[in-house]
Amino acid sequence: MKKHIVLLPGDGIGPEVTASAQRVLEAIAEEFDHTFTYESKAIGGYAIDEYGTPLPDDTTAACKQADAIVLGAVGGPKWDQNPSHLRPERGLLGIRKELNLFANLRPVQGFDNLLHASPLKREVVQDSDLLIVRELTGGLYFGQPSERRNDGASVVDTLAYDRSEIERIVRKGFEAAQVRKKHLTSVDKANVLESSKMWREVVEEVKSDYPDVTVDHMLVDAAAMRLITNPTSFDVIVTENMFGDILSDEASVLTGSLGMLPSASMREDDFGLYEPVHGSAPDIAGQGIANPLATLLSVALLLRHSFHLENEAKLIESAVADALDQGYHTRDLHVKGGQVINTEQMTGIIIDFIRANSATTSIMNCYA
Ligand SMILES: NC(=O)c1ccc[n+]([C@@H]2O[C@H](COP(=O)([O-])OP(=O)(O)OC[C@H]3O[C@@H](n4cnc5c(N)ncnc54)[C@H](O)[C@@H]3O)[C@@H](O)[C@H]2O)c1
Ligand SMILES: CC(C)[C@H](C(=O)O)[C@@H](O)C(=O)O
Ligand SMILES: [Mg+2]
Repeated sequence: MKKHIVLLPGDGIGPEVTASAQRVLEAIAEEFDHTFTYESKAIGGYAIDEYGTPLPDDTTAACKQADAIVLGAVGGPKWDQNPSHLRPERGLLGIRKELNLFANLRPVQGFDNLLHASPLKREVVQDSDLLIVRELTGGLYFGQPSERRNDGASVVDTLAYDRSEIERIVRKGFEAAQVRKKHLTSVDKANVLESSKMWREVVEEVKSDYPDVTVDHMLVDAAAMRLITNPTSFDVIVTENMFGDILSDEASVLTGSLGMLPSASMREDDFGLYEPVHGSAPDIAGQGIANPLATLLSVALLLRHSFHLENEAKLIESAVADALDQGYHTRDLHVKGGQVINTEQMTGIIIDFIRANSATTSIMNCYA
């Protein structure tokens, strides 16, 4: 298979985890005889410094031509005081909107060897396996007006949705539930927000198209509590842009680290931008110690959802499980015993497991 991948390393640990993603993609291509080509483009703070804008036209154009995109992270203290249009985060919001990537899938799955890495009790965290389907191109992040007023004496942000924007993400939630445990929790703030009332109405309207899925509605504050007290009561959560942002960072606690959560930002076809849930981690950037697993698990999502390479995706996921089972972990994971390794070493170990497991699979296929 021949595919072209655009890499958007960005800022902070972004370039470190994107380099890890490319090494793993190269290993996969070699093992399976695929031809993946790569092109690295500027986004975020790096793009502001080099080109005076967080999203150069050339980056958008390259992304439109790509078969898939891998993004590291954007942002950092260097640009924190910049005016809104020169914030690194604008680049990320811009590319999501330009490419119409309205469905952000954030799977949250615990790994056996990380049960003790979570500050939560083992019996709470055990068997956590949920998916947050976050609306990504609307809501509070994009509504207009969004501005300072009256010489800075007041300010406004706007939470706006068209019914059709709600319907398409809610349907994604139902579809995801259909191929999982067939339960959908729609999370909103319908006791206060008009947008959430419409959100609930839409869920109620479309649910008859998915008779095999059970649905409930939950207010976001209660959902935040339930997520860390009874996570196994969730299967798929579908929610508004900002609620999904906050709930997904919270849900990372179930896995032991924010460095473990992958994500896929999709539109209606199979095209996607794949990015870890975490940010640019300025506190550890440049030290080579970032956990690359969120990004590598995002690469697995890329292979599965955009390239339909299920075996290759599974190989990465089992390599991650194997590495953790053998006690290898980066510094962010508070695991007793085992061995603390850096980003490059973790990448190497994942590649070793991919190669070893792929050889075993080929031998088994020979005898099948
Ligand atoms: N998708 C993105 O590009 C994205 C996402 C979130 C935040 N940000 C931006 O990143 C910057 C920093 O934000 P923040 O500090 O609030 O959040 P962050 O996610 O960057 O970091 C939060 C904490 O988690 C740790 N962490 C995150 N990823 C890690 C990894 N892979 N390995 C080890 N530890 C990891 C960090 O060291 C830090 O202590 C801000 O500018 C923010 O806007 C970008
Ligand atoms: C950097 C920021 C704009 C972004 C978001 O809120 O979408 C990030 O927190 C994320 O979760 O991808
Ligand atoms: Mg976030």
